[in-house]
Amino acid sequence: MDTPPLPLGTQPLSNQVGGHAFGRGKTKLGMLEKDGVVLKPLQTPPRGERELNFYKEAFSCEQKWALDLRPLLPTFQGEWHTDQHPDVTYCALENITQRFRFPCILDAKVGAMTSDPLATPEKIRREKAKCRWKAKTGFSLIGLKVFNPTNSEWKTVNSHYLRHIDESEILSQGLNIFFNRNHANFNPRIVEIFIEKIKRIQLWFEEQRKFAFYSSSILFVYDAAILLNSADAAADCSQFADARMIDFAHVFPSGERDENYITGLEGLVQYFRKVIDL
Ligand SMILES: O=P(O)(O)O[C@@H]1[C@@H](OP(=O)(O)O)[C@H](OP(=O)(O)O)[C@H](O)[C@H](OP(=O)(O)O)[C@H]1OP(=O)(O)O
Ligand SMILES: Nc1ncnc2c1ncn2[C@@H]1O[C@H](COP(=O)(O)OP(=O)(O)O)[C@@H](O)[C@H]1O
Repeated sequence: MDTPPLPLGTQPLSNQVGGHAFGRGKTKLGMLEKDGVVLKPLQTPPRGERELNFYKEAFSCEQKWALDLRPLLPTFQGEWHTDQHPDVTYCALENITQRFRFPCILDAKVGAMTSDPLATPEKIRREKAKCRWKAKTGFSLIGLKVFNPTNSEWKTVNSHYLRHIDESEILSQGLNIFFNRNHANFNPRIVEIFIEKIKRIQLWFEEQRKFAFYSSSILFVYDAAILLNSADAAADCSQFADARMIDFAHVFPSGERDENYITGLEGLVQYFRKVIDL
């Protein structure tokens, strides 16, 4: 399939670290941005509709589960369409990286089980083969982008590299790079803020019995500006970090505690603590 034209006023999402990218993959459709808003094209049925309906319900329902969930997600800004490919629907989402000067981004997929209950045996096999250690840790690393304050260079690490690292390299090849752990101004408070965010997500999961989440991620973002300036480092660090749940193409109705997701959250907290305790 040829790459479709870029809709007027849009560009491929500049700070994308994982997932379907514009111009690549089977459909060539991928994440776009327009005026600071992320545009996520609906994936092939039924995944795309599933994600759109999840956002619609989460942002319209007035029950407690939805009111509590909303702050943990990017704000859903409705559907978006373009005349240039009228058959494609996009979810318009708040861009979590937008407000940061040097956004360092980590996409961590939560849960050892990343295939949903409708997955074919072949898809289950492919998902299991993607990352050997996720069965132990409960999470996998999909992609990261980090600003090095020493040489002002950006580094990106993609999912194909991260899925081949060994469990013993999760810190050295993944988390320590993301957090600039070896930089003189490394700021443990950023890691602590992320642990607090994970705990808030966990609280929601401890209460809800409505959904089971497969192959969903948490997007962690902090501003490397905090490593450049000691005045910033002394300031309220919470302004320099954010984390939200993303990717709901495989959210299914449930009725039970989501052990798969909760175990993944616990694994993430354990590994984030290791970054501080080194
Ligand atoms: O390998 P596949 O064929 O299962 O492709 C994956 C996609 O499945 P699909 O073919 O669209 O059903 C898959 O999409 P879903 O999460 O299954 O909707 C992901 O995009 C996956 O990337 P990653 O593991 O999250 O980095 C995709 O993996 P890569 O393309 O990164 O290998
Ligand atoms: N709301 C958002 N704000 C900023 N970046 C985002 C947002 N949602 C997704 N991204 C970026 O796009 C990537 C892919 O998003 P995702 O929803 O996981 O797509 P896919 O379903 O194709 O895997 C993420 O790794 C992240 O870099």
